[in-house]
Amino acid sequence: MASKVPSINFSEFINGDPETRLSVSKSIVEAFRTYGFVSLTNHPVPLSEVSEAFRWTKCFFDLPDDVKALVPHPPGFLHHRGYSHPGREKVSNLTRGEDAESSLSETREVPDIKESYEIGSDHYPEQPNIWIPQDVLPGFQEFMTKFYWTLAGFSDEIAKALALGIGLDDENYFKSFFTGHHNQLRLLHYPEVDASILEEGRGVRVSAHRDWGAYTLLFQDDCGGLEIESPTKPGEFLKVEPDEKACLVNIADLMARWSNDYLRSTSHRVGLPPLQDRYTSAGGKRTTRARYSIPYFITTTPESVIECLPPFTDETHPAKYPPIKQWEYSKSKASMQYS
Ligand SMILES: O=C(O)CCC(=O)C(=O)O
Ligand SMILES: [Fe+2]
Repeated sequence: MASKVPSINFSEFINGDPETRLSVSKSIVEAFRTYGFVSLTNHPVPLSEVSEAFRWTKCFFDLPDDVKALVPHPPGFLHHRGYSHPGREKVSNLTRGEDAESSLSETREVPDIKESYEIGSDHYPEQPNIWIPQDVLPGFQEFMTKFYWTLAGFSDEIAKALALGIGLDDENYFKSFFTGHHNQLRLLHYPEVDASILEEGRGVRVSAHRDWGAYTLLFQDDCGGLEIESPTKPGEFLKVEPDEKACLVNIADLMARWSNDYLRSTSHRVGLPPLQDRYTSAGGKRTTRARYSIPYFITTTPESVIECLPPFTDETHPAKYPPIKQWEYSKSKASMQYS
């Protein structure tokens, strides 16, 4: 079933008068309350820069395996940077403990058929970047650094819309929590794969999970395959049509905790592309199209305490979650994904 994630013209927020900004902010928050996702059009990231990011992403993943192996994601989960080959990350483990039906051994057996490259701020010494050498891909590091900060600027605007939309007087309420240095830019490539592997559930592109930062920006190519959990029928997933001119934004766990679950951290996954686009059939072999996407995870400073925000709690609405430091929450989640 296809979903219509609400689409909102973000330029009306950027350029609008105070009344318009408030009304756009409220619509965004309403989408986050209902779907956990919103599609923002006319956002401030130049579309040429998004296309260039996809071009570089493809160049990176086109490198031979032994070259990508020069920048491996370190073992363990504490240092989340660099290249992960297909099967390295186990997103399916994130649902362990939430889904009594599926045992850990079962979930571990279904590999994510994707490769990824993680980039952060160059000013976050605890998580140094693992850059591909400049002579291997001249211009890559420079472009990705610029893109990282373009997205940080966009995400600051979204934080203002969130503050206004949830009824805080100060649109800069979140400013001190988000310095930009703790975000993460992820390049993703889902290679062509024998169609029967996905059809028969022997592998997935990304299994169902919730993001564990505050909120996420997601740029996707035109392949399709993203699915989000239905707001009305838990366990049922709705396909999201890709729109290369828009940026999808979704609420992640920390923002859900902050808002006492008023804003939804919605489970999502990546499955088969739509039927008409599903197969390339070189030599009679049925393979799915390759897919590229670029999520950007926005997270607070590690020491930020995430504690139920004033608009969401009073005597009759107790806070559901105890206060937690960002790094404590992230560590518990990362340990599942990269165990
Ligand atoms: O590739 C996508 O569209 C989604 C990726 C995703 O959900 C993630 O990396 O957390
Ligand atoms: Fe995700």
